[in-house]
Amino acid sequence: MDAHRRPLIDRTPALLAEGYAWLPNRMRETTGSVLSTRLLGRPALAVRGPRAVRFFYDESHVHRHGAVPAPVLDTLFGQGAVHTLDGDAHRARKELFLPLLEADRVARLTDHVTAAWDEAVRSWSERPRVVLFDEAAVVLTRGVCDWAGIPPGAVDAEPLARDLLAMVDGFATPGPRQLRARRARARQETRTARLVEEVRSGALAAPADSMLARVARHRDTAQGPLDSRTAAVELLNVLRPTVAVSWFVAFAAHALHRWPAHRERLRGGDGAFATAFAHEVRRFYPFAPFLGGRTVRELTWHGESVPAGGILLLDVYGQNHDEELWGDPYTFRPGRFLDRPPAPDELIPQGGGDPAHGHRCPGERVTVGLLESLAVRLARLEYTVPGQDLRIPLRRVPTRPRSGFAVTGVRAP
Ligand code: HEM
Repeated sequence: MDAHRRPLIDRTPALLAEGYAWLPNRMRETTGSVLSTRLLGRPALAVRGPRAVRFFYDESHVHRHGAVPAPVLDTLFGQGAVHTLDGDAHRARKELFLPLLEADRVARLTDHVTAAWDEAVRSWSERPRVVLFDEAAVVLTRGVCDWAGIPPGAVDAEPLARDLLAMVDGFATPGPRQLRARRARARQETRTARLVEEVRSGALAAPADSMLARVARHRDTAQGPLDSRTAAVELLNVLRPTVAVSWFVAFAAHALHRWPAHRERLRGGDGAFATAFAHEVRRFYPFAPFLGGRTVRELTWHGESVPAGGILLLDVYGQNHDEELWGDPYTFRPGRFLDRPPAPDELIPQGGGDPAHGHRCPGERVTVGLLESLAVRLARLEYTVPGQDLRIPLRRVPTRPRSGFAVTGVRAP
C-alpha cells in the first residue's frame, strides 16, 4: 500500500475546522475519487462515486460495530442502535424499520405531518415573526408522534422537538452543543423507555401496528424482547430523524427565496416537480458530510489501500457535488431530476445500497414524501423575509441558514 503517501499526522482537527469542505478539498488535491488519510488515530481511505458506494456497502469489506465514535452514539444514534450492528444482528433489527418503506405508511405519516402543519400555520399568522426551522420541528414532532402511536397526553411536543433537534445539532462538535445533545438524549431515552414499559405492562394502549407497539414487542432473535432502553433508542431513531427534516424545510425555504421561480411551479401542485425539488434540496444542501465503517480486511481502491482495522469513508457531500456525476453541481436545478430520476447509488444524502438489507436510511421515502408536501405548502404560504443572516456556514456540521429562516407577516392560503 501507499503508506508513505498517507499523512502521518491525524486529520481529525482539520475535519473539525473545515467541516463539509474537508474531504472534497483534499479529494480535489488527488485524482479526485480516492484519498488516503488518517482519522481518529487510524489509517483511513475515502472514496466516492456509484461504484465506490457498492464497495463501501459490501459487508465483507466494512463493519459498523465499533466504527461509530462514542460521542456520536451518546448524542445522535444511541448506544446499541441499528446503525452499529452487522450481519444477522443488523438484519433482525432492521425488520423493525421495514414498514417505513411501505407507500401507505409513508402517506399516513405525511398526512399526520401536513395536518399538524396546516393547524400550526393558522397560529403563525397571529405572530409577528416565525422561525421556520424551529416551527417545522414542532410540526414534525406532533405529526410523527401521532403516527407512531404515542398518545397526545404522553408527550409535550415543544420540549421534545427541542431535544430531538439538539441530538442532531450537537453530534459533531465538542463543547456546549455536544453537552446539550447528551443531556437531551439521556432525558428522552428515559422518557421513551418508560413509555415502552407502560405499553408492555398494559398501562398504555398503542395501536397494534404502530411504531410504539412494534418496538415494545420486537425481538432481534429467539431471545426476549429488547431491553426498554434499546427499544427507546430505536423509537427515537424514528422520531429524531423525522424531526431532522426541519433542516431540509429550512433549506427549501432558502431555495425558494434565492430562486423564486420554483415557487410558481410548486404552487401549481406539479407532483413530478415537487419530487424533483425534494431531491435537489437533498443533493444541493449539506447535511451528512460522510459515512464511515471499520475495514474488515485490507482494501484497495483505485490503487490506494487501507489495512484491516482502518476506516473506509464514503464522501457523501463530495459525491452529491461531483462534477462528473452532476455536470453543474453548484447550480440549484431541480429540473435535472425531471430529465432523469436519480440512480440509487448516485444520489446519496441518506446513504447508498439497499435500505431493506444494508444500512441505507429506511426513512428516505418518508423524507422525500414530507419534503414534497411541505415544499408545496411553503410555496403557497404568503410571507415576508425580513433582513437576517441567511449564510450557511460549511464549517458547521450540521449546518443550516444561520437565522433558521425567519419570516414575518405570514398569511395562510
Ligand atoms: C433529515 C432527513 C434524513 C437524513 C439526512 C438521513 C440520513 C441518514 C443517513 C446518512 C444514514 C446512514 C446510512 C448508512 O449508515 O449507510 C441514515 C440511517 C438511518 N436513518 Fe435516516 N435520514 C433522514 C431521515 C430519516 C427518517 C425520516 C427516518 C425514519 C423515519 C430515518 C431512519 C434511519 C434509520 C433507522 C437509519 C439506520 C439504518 C441502518 O443502520 O440500517 N432517517 N439516515
